[in-house]
This record gives sequence, C-alpha cells and structure tokens, in this order.
Amino acid sequence: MNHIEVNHINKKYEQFQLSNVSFTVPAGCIVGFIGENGAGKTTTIKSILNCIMINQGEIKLFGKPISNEIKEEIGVVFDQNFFYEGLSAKDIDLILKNTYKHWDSQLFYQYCTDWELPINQAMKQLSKGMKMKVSIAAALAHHPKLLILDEATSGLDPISRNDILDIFLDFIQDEDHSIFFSSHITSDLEKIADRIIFIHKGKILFEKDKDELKDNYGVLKTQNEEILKDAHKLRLMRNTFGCEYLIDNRQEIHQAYPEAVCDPISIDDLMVFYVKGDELA
Ligand SMILES: Nc1ncnc2c1ncn2[C@@H]1O[C@H](COP(=O)(O)OP(=O)(O)OP(=O)(O)O)[C@@H](O)[C@H]1O
Repeated sequence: MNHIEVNHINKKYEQFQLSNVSFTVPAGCIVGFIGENGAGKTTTIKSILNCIMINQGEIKLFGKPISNEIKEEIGVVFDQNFFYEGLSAKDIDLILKNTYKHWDSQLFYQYCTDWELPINQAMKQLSKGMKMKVSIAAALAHHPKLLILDEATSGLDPISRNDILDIFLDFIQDEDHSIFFSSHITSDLEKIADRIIFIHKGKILFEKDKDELKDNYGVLKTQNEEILKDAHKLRLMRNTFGCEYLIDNRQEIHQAYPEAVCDPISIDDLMVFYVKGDELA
C-alpha cells in the first residue's frame, strides 16, 4: 500500500516549475527528499498537502484524494514554528483536542515529559529544538500513520537531531507507518532513510533505495581502459587530479579488479555528480 502517490504533477510559478514529478512513499518506509535550495521540495510538500493548487497531475494519499478524513492520518512538521508564538504546549493541547478526532492528550503530555518540555511556557520562550519537539509531539499525538516533515531537523544541534531521529525510527517500527522527510542534512537521511528521492530544478533526477546506493554506487578513479569498459558509468567529473566516474556496479568492478580504486559514495557527492557531472548514461 502506498501512503503517498504523486503522479506526473506540474505546478507553475512565474520563475519556477515542478515538471512531471512522480514518486511513491510506501507503507513502512522512510523516504528522504533531497535537493538544493529552490529545487522544489516545499512546493512538492505543499502540493501533497493540498496547500497549493497543482496545474496538472494527480496526488493520492492512502489511495485516495486528500480529504479531512485523510488529514487525520497525517502528522506534519515544518521547519518554522507552525503555532502562534504566544501559545504554550498546554494551549496547543486544548486547541488540537478540538481539531483532531483521535487527539490523545495523554500521549502529548507523555512526549512533553519524556522530552523535558515546559508545558506552561509560550513557544516564543522556547529554544528552536524545544519548539521543534513540541511540533513533533503535536504531529504524533493524534496517532497519524504518515509523517510529512519539511526540514524538521534543520538548525538543531547534533544531540537534539539525534533525539528526533530516534523518535522517527521509533515511529516507523509500526509497519503501517511511513515518513516523507525533506532535508539538507544528508547524514540524517543516510542514518534513517530507506529510499532517497532527489529533485533538481523542479524535476526528479533519481529515486533509489539507500541500500542500492550504498552497495552498488561508487566513485571510480582510473584511466585503465579495460576497467572503464566494464564499469557502468553514469556521470563523469573532471578535476585537477583527472577524471572520476560515478558508476552503479561497484561490487562487480571490485570483484573483477580488486586493485581498482572505487569508493562508496555519500549522498552529498552523489548530488554533486548529478548536478555538476557530465551525463554518460
Ligand atoms: N508562492 C510562490 N510564488 C512564486 N514562486 C514561488 C512561490 N513559492 C515558491 N516559489 C518558487 O519556487 C521555487 C521552489 O521553491 P521551494 O520552496 O519549493 O524550494 P525548496 O526546494 O523547498 O528550497 P529550500 O531548500 O531553500 O527550502 C523557488 O524558486 C521559489 O522562489
């Protein structure tokens, strides 16, 4: 069952366009959504949540178009504090109790206690990490099946980020749950994502399982024609030291040519290859 299905959507702004964007987020999966500033991540997320109108295409959540009933199944966290700065966690509980059918005050206060959040203090008096944790507690306390997070860990220190990643890993223990997670912090995605989707200038450049990236993708540094013939080369980068190739048969090359220098690739370097490298396949 796909929790999110995005089919060939187009969204036009004056200076920007989402072009033919398609992908899925299956149940039980954490899908990381990456791309440089202005690539279209927030526009895609807003389209999914029906906050903006798309020009073309179709979006389904749990197999259906979005509705109030479906919104009950979704927890959303943006990088900016979503709540009025004068509200405390206690006020947020009172408001959301009247918003969500399945709002669970006990669970909300449990998160606040576990994460040492002061429930009487206004949001404006809390640190960025604390505000983020209140937003995450609020997103989780109506028992959603799907979490949609837009830069939810940006601006947090490594310890708070780690706490929050653990919360997401805990959430995904239920196989009927899923997370769609945009982030610039690719090390977070390396840690928790099952699948990576890369958007560039409004187009999806690749969508791959993280294990496949880890196992098969690599950076080959060689001038040896024989090795290059057997390598499945996707992109070429020229630098002062020569040429580097992005390949997707690293294990095969390693077995056939143990002497070849072919390192695994990080998500950051993969993005650089796709954006700056010459296309070979
Ligand atoms: N309401 C709007 N009107 C016109 N253009 C817009 C509007 N909202 C976003 N854009 C443009 O759409 C493009 C994509 O923006 P978006 O916020 O989706 O990028 P992003 O990938 O989330 O970037 P970042 O990583 O910086 O948050 C940008 O060029 C932005 O200027």
